[in-house]
Amino acid sequence: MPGAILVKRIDPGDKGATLDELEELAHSAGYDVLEKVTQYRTPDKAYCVGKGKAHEIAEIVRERKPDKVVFDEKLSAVQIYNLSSLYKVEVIDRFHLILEIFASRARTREARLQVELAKLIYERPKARMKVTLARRGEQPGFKGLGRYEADIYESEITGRIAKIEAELEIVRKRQAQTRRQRKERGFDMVALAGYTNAGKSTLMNALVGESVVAKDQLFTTLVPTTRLLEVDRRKVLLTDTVGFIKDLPHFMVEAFRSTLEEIYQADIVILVVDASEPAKVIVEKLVTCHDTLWEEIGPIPVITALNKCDRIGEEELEERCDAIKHLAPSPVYISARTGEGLDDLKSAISKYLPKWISEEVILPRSEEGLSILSWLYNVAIVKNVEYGRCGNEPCIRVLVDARESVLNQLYSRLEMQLT
Ligand SMILES: Nc1nc2c(ncn2[C@@H]2O[C@H](COP(=O)(O)OP(=O)(O)OP(=O)(O)O)[C@@H](O)[C@H]2O)c(=O)[nH]1
Ligand SMILES: [Mg+2]
Repeated sequence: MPGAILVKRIDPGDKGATLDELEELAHSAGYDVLEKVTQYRTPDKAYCVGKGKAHEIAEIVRERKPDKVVFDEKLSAVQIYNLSSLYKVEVIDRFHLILEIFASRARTREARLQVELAKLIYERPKARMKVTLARRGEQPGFKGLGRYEADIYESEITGRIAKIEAELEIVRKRQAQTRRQRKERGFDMVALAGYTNAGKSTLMNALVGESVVAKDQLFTTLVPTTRLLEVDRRKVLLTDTVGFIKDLPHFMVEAFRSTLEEIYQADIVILVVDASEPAKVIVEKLVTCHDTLWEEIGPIPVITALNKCDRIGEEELEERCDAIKHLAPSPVYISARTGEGLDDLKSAISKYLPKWISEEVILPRSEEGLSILSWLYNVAIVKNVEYGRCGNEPCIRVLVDARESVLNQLYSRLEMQLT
Protein backbone atom coordinates (compact mmCIF):
# COMPACT_ATOMS: atom_id res chain seq x y z
CA MET A 1 0.00 0.00 0.00
CA PRO A 2 1.48 3.42 -0.92
CA GLY A 3 2.23 5.69 2.02
CA ALA A 4 1.24 9.32 2.57
CA ILE A 5 2.03 12.11 4.97
CA LEU A 6 -0.90 14.46 5.61
CA VAL A 7 -0.54 18.17 6.32
CA LYS A 8 -3.20 20.64 7.43
CA ARG A 9 -2.95 24.30 8.26
CA ILE A 10 -5.45 25.12 11.00
CA ASP A 11 -6.73 28.60 11.76
CA PRO A 12 -5.71 29.57 15.30
CA GLY A 13 -9.38 30.29 16.08
CA ASP A 14 -10.49 26.80 15.04
CA LYS A 15 -8.98 24.62 17.76
CA GLY A 16 -11.50 21.83 17.20
CA ALA A 17 -10.40 21.30 13.59
CA THR A 18 -8.97 17.87 12.87
CA LEU A 19 -7.34 15.94 10.10
CA ASP A 20 -10.05 13.25 10.28
CA GLU A 21 -11.67 13.91 6.95
CA LEU A 22 -8.37 14.18 5.08
CA GLU A 23 -7.33 10.92 6.71
CA GLU A 24 -10.58 9.27 5.63
CA LEU A 25 -10.06 10.56 2.11
CA ALA A 26 -6.48 9.22 2.10
CA HIS A 27 -7.67 5.77 3.24
CA SER A 28 -10.42 5.79 0.65
CA ALA A 29 -7.79 6.59 -2.00
CA GLY A 30 -5.79 3.57 -0.82
CA TYR A 31 -2.98 5.24 1.15
CA ASP A 32 -1.41 4.15 4.37
CA VAL A 33 -1.21 7.30 6.53
CA LEU A 34 2.36 7.42 7.85
CA GLU A 35 2.24 10.74 9.68
CA LYS A 36 -0.13 13.67 10.29
CA VAL A 37 1.19 17.20 10.64
CA THR A 38 -0.76 20.30 11.63
CA GLN A 39 0.28 23.92 11.84
CA TYR A 40 -1.47 26.84 13.49
CA ARG A 41 0.98 29.61 12.59
CA THR A 42 0.85 32.12 9.77
CA PRO A 43 1.79 30.51 6.48
CA ASP A 44 4.55 31.41 4.05
CA LYS A 45 3.05 31.98 0.60
CA ALA A 46 5.73 29.96 -1.14
CA TYR A 47 5.08 26.81 0.91
CA CYS A 48 1.44 27.02 2.05
CA VAL A 49 2.63 26.24 5.61
CA GLY A 50 5.35 28.29 7.35
CA LYS A 51 8.86 27.95 5.91
CA GLY A 52 10.16 26.40 9.13
CA LYS A 53 7.32 23.89 9.13
CA ALA A 54 7.96 23.07 5.48
CA HIS A 55 11.55 22.13 6.37
CA GLU A 56 10.42 20.22 9.44
CA ILE A 57 8.16 18.16 7.20
CA ALA A 58 11.16 17.55 4.90
CA GLU A 59 12.86 15.80 7.81
CA ILE A 60 9.82 13.59 8.37
CA VAL A 61 9.70 12.81 4.66
CA ARG A 62 13.34 11.72 4.67
CA GLU A 63 12.65 9.46 7.60
CA ARG A 64 9.27 7.96 6.65
CA LYS A 65 9.75 7.86 2.85
CA PRO A 66 6.10 8.40 1.78
CA ASP A 67 4.95 8.13 -1.83
CA LYS A 68 3.07 11.41 -1.50
CA VAL A 69 2.66 14.40 0.76
CA VAL A 70 -0.97 15.52 0.84
CA PHE A 71 -2.00 19.05 1.87
CA ASP A 72 -5.53 19.78 3.00
CA GLU A 73 -5.36 23.24 1.40
CA LYS A 74 -5.64 24.12 -2.23
CA LEU A 75 -2.08 24.46 -3.54
CA SER A 76 -0.89 26.72 -6.35
CA ALA A 77 1.49 25.43 -9.05
CA VAL A 78 4.35 27.37 -7.43
CA GLN A 79 3.65 25.88 -4.01
CA ILE A 80 3.52 22.38 -5.49
CA TYR A 81 6.82 23.08 -7.27
CA ASN A 82 8.56 24.45 -4.17
CA LEU A 83 7.30 21.71 -1.89
CA SER A 84 8.06 18.85 -4.27
CA SER A 85 11.56 20.32 -4.87
CA LEU A 86 12.07 20.25 -1.13
CA TYR A 87 10.67 16.78 -0.49
CA LYS A 88 11.64 15.02 -3.73
CA VAL A 89 8.28 13.24 -3.73
CA GLU A 90 4.98 14.16 -5.29
CA VAL A 91 2.99 16.80 -3.42
CA ILE A 92 -0.77 17.01 -3.93
CA ASP A 93 -3.71 18.83 -2.36
CA ARG A 94 -7.11 17.68 -1.11
CA PHE A 95 -8.76 18.19 -4.49
CA HIS A 96 -6.16 16.14 -6.29
CA LEU A 97 -6.75 13.40 -3.70
CA ILE A 98 -10.51 13.49 -4.30
CA LEU A 99 -9.83 13.26 -8.03
CA GLU A 100 -7.64 10.19 -7.43
CA ILE A 101 -10.54 8.54 -5.59
CA PHE A 102 -12.99 9.44 -8.32
CA ALA A 103 -10.62 8.13 -10.98
CA SER A 104 -10.13 4.82 -9.19
CA ARG A 105 -13.90 4.33 -8.84
CA ALA A 106 -15.07 5.49 -12.26
CA ARG A 107 -16.39 2.46 -14.14
CA THR A 108 -18.83 3.79 -16.72
CA ARG A 109 -17.99 6.04 -19.64
CA GLU A 110 -20.03 8.86 -18.13
CA ALA A 111 -18.18 8.64 -14.81
CA ARG A 112 -14.81 8.53 -16.58
CA LEU A 113 -15.68 11.59 -18.65
CA GLN A 114 -16.84 13.49 -15.57
CA VAL A 115 -13.64 12.65 -13.74
CA GLU A 116 -11.45 13.60 -16.69
CA LEU A 117 -13.32 16.87 -17.06
CA ALA A 118 -12.85 17.71 -13.38
CA LYS A 119 -9.12 16.86 -13.67
CA LEU A 120 -8.64 19.06 -16.72
CA ILE A 121 -10.48 22.01 -15.22
CA TYR A 122 -8.37 21.58 -12.09
CA GLU A 123 -5.21 21.45 -14.16
CA ARG A 124 -5.88 24.30 -16.61
CA PRO A 125 -5.09 27.31 -14.40
CA LYS A 126 -1.88 25.58 -13.34
CA ALA A 127 -0.85 24.55 -16.85
CA ARG A 128 1.26 27.54 -17.91
CA MET A 129 3.07 27.86 -14.64
CA LYS A 130 3.70 24.12 -14.46
CA VAL A 131 5.29 24.03 -17.92
CA THR A 132 7.47 27.04 -17.11
CA LEU A 133 8.56 25.49 -13.84
CA ALA A 134 9.09 22.06 -15.38
CA ARG A 135 11.62 23.58 -17.75
CA ARG A 136 13.74 24.51 -14.76
CA GLY A 137 14.16 20.85 -13.87
CA GLU A 138 12.25 17.62 -13.78
CA GLN A 139 10.62 16.71 -10.51
CA PRO A 140 7.76 14.64 -9.10
CA GLY A 141 4.40 15.85 -10.27
CA PHE A 142 5.81 17.83 -13.22
CA LYS A 143 7.35 14.95 -15.16
CA GLY A 144 7.28 15.21 -18.93
CA LEU A 145 5.83 18.72 -19.03
CA GLY A 146 9.23 20.29 -19.85
CA ARG A 147 8.92 19.27 -23.50
CA TYR A 148 5.75 21.38 -23.93
CA GLU A 149 5.31 24.98 -25.00
CA ALA A 150 3.08 26.52 -22.31
CA ASP A 151 0.62 27.81 -24.94
CA ILE A 152 0.26 24.45 -26.62
CA TYR A 153 -0.26 22.57 -23.37
CA GLU A 154 -2.92 25.02 -22.26
CA SER A 155 -4.77 24.97 -25.56
CA GLU A 156 -4.65 21.15 -25.67
CA ILE A 157 -6.37 21.11 -22.29
CA THR A 158 -8.97 23.65 -23.44
CA GLY A 159 -9.68 21.59 -26.58
CA ARG A 160 -10.14 18.38 -24.64
CA ILE A 161 -12.45 20.14 -22.15
CA ALA A 162 -14.65 21.32 -25.00
CA LYS A 163 -14.82 17.79 -26.45
CA ILE A 164 -15.79 16.18 -23.16
CA GLU A 165 -18.36 18.87 -22.41
CA ALA A 166 -19.96 18.25 -25.79
CA GLU A 167 -20.14 14.51 -25.12
CA LEU A 168 -21.55 15.01 -21.62
CA GLU A 169 -24.12 17.40 -23.03
CA ILE A 170 -25.45 14.53 -25.17
CA VAL A 171 -25.65 12.34 -22.05
CA ARG A 172 -27.49 15.14 -20.21
CA LYS A 173 -30.01 15.57 -23.04
CA ARG A 174 -30.65 11.82 -23.12
CA GLN A 175 -31.19 11.76 -19.36
CA ALA A 176 -33.54 14.74 -19.53
CA GLN A 177 -35.58 12.92 -22.16
CA THR A 178 -35.70 9.76 -20.02
CA ARG A 179 -36.90 11.82 -17.05
CA ARG A 180 -39.60 13.43 -19.17
CA GLN A 181 -40.79 10.05 -20.42
CA ARG A 182 -40.85 8.66 -16.89
CA LYS A 183 -43.03 11.53 -15.71
CA GLU A 184 -45.35 11.04 -18.66
CA ARG A 185 -45.62 7.39 -17.69
CA GLY A 186 -46.85 8.40 -14.26
CA PHE A 187 -43.68 7.99 -12.20
CA ASP A 188 -42.71 10.36 -9.42
CA MET A 189 -39.02 10.89 -8.84
CA VAL A 190 -37.35 10.75 -5.46
CA ALA A 191 -33.59 11.35 -5.13
CA LEU A 192 -31.34 10.27 -2.28
CA ALA A 193 -28.80 12.99 -1.56
CA GLY A 194 -26.31 13.60 1.22
CA TYR A 195 -22.75 13.69 2.42
CA THR A 196 -20.49 10.91 1.20
CA ASN A 197 -20.71 7.75 3.38
CA ALA A 198 -24.00 8.84 5.00
CA GLY A 199 -25.65 5.57 3.94
CA LYS A 200 -27.55 6.57 0.78
CA SER A 201 -26.83 3.34 -1.10
CA THR A 202 -27.59 1.20 1.97
CA LEU A 203 -30.92 3.02 2.28
CA MET A 204 -31.64 2.47 -1.41
CA ASN A 205 -31.02 -1.26 -0.91
CA ALA A 206 -33.19 -1.37 2.20
CA LEU A 207 -36.08 0.39 0.46
CA VAL A 208 -36.09 -1.53 -2.81
CA GLY A 209 -34.48 -4.80 -1.73
CA GLU A 210 -31.67 -4.54 -4.25
CA SER A 211 -27.95 -4.47 -4.03
CA VAL A 212 -26.18 -1.38 -5.25
CA VAL A 213 -22.66 -1.22 -3.85
CA ALA A 214 -22.44 0.25 -0.33
CA LYS A 215 -19.12 0.39 1.51
CA ASP A 216 -17.48 2.13 4.41
CA GLN A 217 -15.39 4.42 2.23
CA LEU A 218 -15.87 7.82 0.62
CA PHE A 219 -17.38 8.18 -2.85
CA THR A 220 -18.52 4.61 -3.43
CA THR A 221 -21.28 5.86 -5.71
CA LEU A 222 -20.27 7.96 -8.71
CA VAL A 223 -23.11 7.51 -11.15
CA PRO A 224 -26.78 7.51 -10.27
CA THR A 225 -28.76 4.27 -10.08
CA THR A 226 -32.54 4.28 -10.32
CA ARG A 227 -34.93 1.64 -8.98
CA LEU A 228 -38.68 1.28 -8.65
CA LEU A 229 -40.31 1.79 -5.25
CA GLU A 230 -44.04 1.55 -4.49
CA VAL A 231 -45.41 4.07 -2.03
CA ASP A 232 -49.14 3.98 -1.34
CA ARG A 233 -49.81 2.27 -4.67
CA ARG A 234 -47.90 4.98 -6.49
CA LYS A 235 -44.84 4.14 -8.53
CA VAL A 236 -41.86 6.11 -7.40
CA LEU A 237 -38.46 6.04 -9.01
CA LEU A 238 -35.78 6.21 -6.38
CA THR A 239 -32.34 7.43 -7.44
CA ASP A 240 -29.09 6.97 -5.53
CA THR A 241 -26.55 9.73 -6.22
CA VAL A 242 -22.94 10.82 -5.74
CA GLY A 243 -22.14 12.08 -2.22
CA PHE A 244 -21.26 15.65 -1.28
CA ILE A 245 -18.10 16.76 0.48
CA LYS A 246 -16.96 19.97 2.16
CA ASP A 247 -15.26 22.62 0.03
CA LEU A 248 -15.92 20.78 -3.18
CA PRO A 249 -14.83 23.40 -5.65
CA HIS A 250 -17.40 24.64 -8.07
CA PHE A 251 -15.60 23.07 -11.04
CA MET A 252 -16.13 19.60 -9.56
CA VAL A 253 -19.78 20.24 -8.93
CA GLU A 254 -20.06 21.35 -12.56
CA ALA A 255 -18.21 18.29 -13.85
CA PHE A 256 -20.70 16.08 -12.01
CA ARG A 257 -23.64 18.11 -13.19
CA SER A 258 -25.36 15.30 -15.06
CA THR A 259 -25.25 13.20 -11.89
CA LEU A 260 -26.55 16.03 -9.72
CA GLU A 261 -29.27 16.79 -12.23
CA GLU A 262 -31.09 13.70 -10.88
CA ILE A 263 -31.38 15.56 -7.58
CA TYR A 264 -32.23 18.94 -9.06
CA GLN A 265 -35.08 17.49 -11.14
CA ALA A 266 -36.61 15.23 -8.49
CA ASP A 267 -40.10 15.63 -7.01
CA ILE A 268 -38.71 14.98 -3.52
CA VAL A 269 -35.17 14.94 -2.14
CA ILE A 270 -34.31 12.68 0.80
CA LEU A 271 -31.31 14.18 2.52
CA VAL A 272 -29.51 11.33 4.27
CA VAL A 273 -27.49 12.29 7.34
CA ASP A 274 -25.16 10.06 9.38
CA ALA A 275 -26.62 10.65 12.86
CA SER A 276 -23.96 8.56 14.57
CA GLU A 277 -21.32 11.28 14.17
CA PRO A 278 -20.73 14.04 16.74
CA ALA A 279 -23.29 16.87 16.61
CA LYS A 280 -20.69 19.40 15.43
CA VAL A 281 -19.70 17.23 12.46
CA ILE A 282 -23.36 16.61 11.59
CA VAL A 283 -24.05 20.35 11.51
CA GLU A 284 -20.98 21.02 9.33
CA LYS A 285 -21.93 18.31 6.88
CA LEU A 286 -25.55 19.38 6.77
CA VAL A 287 -24.47 22.93 5.95
CA THR A 288 -22.32 21.58 3.11
CA CYS A 289 -25.30 19.62 1.77
CA HIS A 290 -27.57 22.64 1.97
CA ASP A 291 -24.96 24.82 0.23
CA THR A 292 -24.71 22.31 -2.60
CA LEU A 293 -28.46 21.90 -2.92
CA TRP A 294 -30.27 25.07 -2.06
CA GLU A 295 -29.57 27.25 -5.04
CA GLU A 296 -30.62 24.55 -7.46
CA ILE A 297 -33.57 22.76 -5.98
CA GLY A 298 -35.86 25.72 -5.32
CA PRO A 299 -39.24 24.57 -4.02
CA ILE A 300 -38.58 20.80 -4.10
CA PRO A 301 -39.50 19.34 -0.69
CA VAL A 302 -36.58 17.93 1.30
CA ILE A 303 -37.01 15.15 3.86
CA THR A 304 -34.07 14.93 6.25
CA ALA A 305 -33.45 11.29 7.22
CA LEU A 306 -31.26 10.82 10.28
CA ASN A 307 -29.64 7.50 9.46
CA LYS A 308 -27.55 4.99 11.46
CA CYS A 309 -29.81 5.52 14.49
CA ASP A 310 -28.96 1.95 15.53
CA ARG A 311 -25.50 3.21 16.51
CA ILE A 312 -26.64 5.76 19.09
CA GLY A 313 -28.86 5.92 22.15
CA GLU A 314 -31.97 8.02 22.62
CA GLU A 315 -30.19 10.75 24.55
CA GLU A 316 -27.55 11.17 21.88
CA LEU A 317 -30.24 11.28 19.22
CA GLU A 318 -32.03 14.05 21.08
CA GLU A 319 -28.81 16.03 21.33
CA ARG A 320 -28.27 15.67 17.57
CA CYS A 321 -31.83 16.75 16.78
CA ASP A 322 -31.42 19.78 18.94
CA ALA A 323 -28.19 20.74 17.20
CA ILE A 324 -29.75 20.60 13.74
CA LYS A 325 -33.24 21.89 14.48
CA HIS A 326 -32.60 25.21 12.71
CA LEU A 327 -31.49 23.29 9.59
CA ALA A 328 -33.90 20.37 9.69
CA PRO A 329 -36.88 20.97 11.98
CA SER A 330 -38.69 17.64 11.56
CA PRO A 331 -36.33 14.86 10.58
CA VAL A 332 -37.26 11.20 10.19
CA TYR A 333 -35.21 8.74 12.25
CA ILE A 334 -34.08 5.66 10.43
CA SER A 335 -31.58 2.87 10.29
CA ALA A 336 -30.96 1.65 6.79
CA ARG A 337 -29.15 -1.29 8.37
CA THR A 338 -31.93 -2.57 10.66
CA GLY A 339 -34.90 -1.22 8.71
CA GLU A 340 -36.08 0.87 11.66
CA GLY A 341 -38.12 3.92 10.68
CA LEU A 342 -38.43 3.02 7.00
CA ASP A 343 -42.23 2.99 7.20
CA ASP A 344 -42.13 6.52 8.65
CA LEU A 345 -39.89 7.53 5.80
CA LYS A 346 -42.31 6.09 3.26
CA SER A 347 -45.19 7.97 4.93
CA ALA A 348 -43.19 11.18 4.67
CA ILE A 349 -42.53 10.49 0.99
CA SER A 350 -46.22 9.83 0.45
CA LYS A 351 -47.12 13.11 2.16
CA TYR A 352 -44.87 15.17 -0.11
CA LEU A 353 -45.55 13.42 -3.41
CA PRO A 354 -47.07 15.84 -5.92
CA LYS A 355 -50.84 15.73 -5.67
CA TRP A 356 -52.61 13.72 -8.32
CA ILE A 357 -55.91 14.72 -9.84
CA SER A 358 -59.03 12.57 -9.41
CA GLU A 359 -61.15 12.22 -12.56
CA GLU A 360 -64.04 10.16 -13.80
CA VAL A 361 -63.54 9.25 -17.44
CA ILE A 362 -65.72 7.40 -19.88
CA LEU A 363 -64.06 4.98 -22.23
CA PRO A 364 -65.70 3.25 -25.17
CA ARG A 365 -66.18 -0.46 -24.59
CA SER A 366 -64.01 -1.35 -27.55
CA GLU A 367 -60.57 -2.81 -28.15
CA GLU A 368 -59.04 0.67 -27.94
CA GLY A 369 -61.05 1.48 -24.77
CA LEU A 370 -59.73 -1.68 -23.09
CA SER A 371 -56.22 -0.88 -24.20
CA ILE A 372 -56.53 2.62 -22.64
CA LEU A 373 -57.80 1.02 -19.43
CA SER A 374 -54.86 -1.35 -19.22
CA TRP A 375 -52.50 1.59 -19.86
CA LEU A 376 -54.21 3.48 -17.02
CA TYR A 377 -53.56 0.58 -14.68
CA ASN A 378 -49.84 1.06 -15.45
CA VAL A 379 -49.52 4.82 -15.16
CA ALA A 380 -52.20 5.82 -12.64
CA ILE A 381 -54.28 4.52 -9.76
CA VAL A 382 -57.53 3.06 -11.05
CA LYS A 383 -59.96 3.37 -8.14
CA ASN A 384 -63.17 2.07 -9.70
CA VAL A 385 -64.33 0.53 -12.98
CA GLU A 386 -67.95 0.08 -14.05
CA TYR A 387 -69.09 -1.49 -17.28
CA GLY A 388 -72.43 -0.02 -18.40
CA ARG A 389 -74.11 2.03 -21.09
CA CYS A 390 -73.80 5.70 -21.90
CA GLY A 391 -76.87 6.51 -23.99
CA ASN A 392 -77.08 3.69 -26.47
CA GLU A 393 -73.38 2.88 -26.46
CA PRO A 394 -71.72 0.36 -24.18
CA CYS A 395 -69.04 2.12 -22.16
CA ILE A 396 -66.60 1.84 -19.25
CA ARG A 397 -66.75 4.39 -16.41
CA VAL A 398 -63.37 4.71 -14.74
CA LEU A 399 -62.49 6.62 -11.60
CA VAL A 400 -58.82 7.37 -11.74
CA ASP A 401 -56.09 9.33 -9.87
CA ALA A 402 -53.27 10.54 -12.08
CA ARG A 403 -50.74 13.25 -12.82
CA GLU A 404 -51.92 16.10 -15.00
CA SER A 405 -49.61 15.01 -17.83
CA VAL A 406 -51.13 11.51 -17.80
CA LEU A 407 -54.66 12.92 -17.91
CA ASN A 408 -53.70 15.13 -20.85
CA GLN A 409 -52.38 12.10 -22.68
CA LEU A 410 -55.60 10.29 -21.87
CA TYR A 411 -57.73 13.10 -23.29
CA SER A 412 -55.76 13.22 -26.50
CA ARG A 413 -56.09 9.45 -26.92
CA LEU A 414 -59.86 9.76 -26.42
CA GLU A 415 -60.05 12.66 -28.88
CA MET A 416 -58.24 10.58 -31.46
CA GLN A 417 -60.86 7.92 -30.89
CA LEU A 418 -63.64 10.38 -31.67
CA THR A 419 -62.15 11.77 -34.88
N1 LIG B 1 -24.70 1.01 11.63
C1 LIG B 1 -25.17 1.43 10.45
N2 LIG B 1 -24.35 1.53 9.40
C2 LIG B 1 -24.86 1.97 8.23
C3 LIG B 1 -26.22 2.36 8.10
N3 LIG B 1 -26.41 2.79 6.84
C4 LIG B 1 -25.22 2.67 6.21
N4 LIG B 1 -24.27 2.18 7.04
C5 LIG B 1 -22.86 1.90 6.71
O1 LIG B 1 -22.25 3.12 6.31
C6 LIG B 1 -21.28 2.89 5.28
C7 LIG B 1 -21.55 3.76 4.07
O2 LIG B 1 -22.74 3.34 3.48
P1 LIG B 1 -23.11 3.66 1.94
O3 LIG B 1 -24.52 3.23 1.77
O4 LIG B 1 -22.08 3.12 1.01
O5 LIG B 1 -23.01 5.24 1.97
P2 LIG B 1 -23.23 6.27 0.74
O6 LIG B 1 -23.90 7.47 1.32
O7 LIG B 1 -23.91 5.59 -0.39
O8 LIG B 1 -21.72 6.63 0.41
P3 LIG B 1 -21.07 7.17 -0.98
O9 LIG B 1 -21.66 6.43 -2.13
O10 LIG B 1 -19.63 6.86 -0.78
O11 LIG B 1 -21.34 8.64 -1.02
C8 LIG B 1 -21.36 1.39 4.98
O12 LIG B 1 -20.32 0.73 5.69
C9 LIG B 1 -22.73 0.98 5.51
O13 LIG B 1 -22.79 -0.36 5.90
C10 LIG B 1 -27.07 2.25 9.25
O14 LIG B 1 -28.26 2.54 9.26
N5 LIG B 1 -26.49 1.78 10.40
MG1 LIG C 1 -23.31 5.31 -2.31
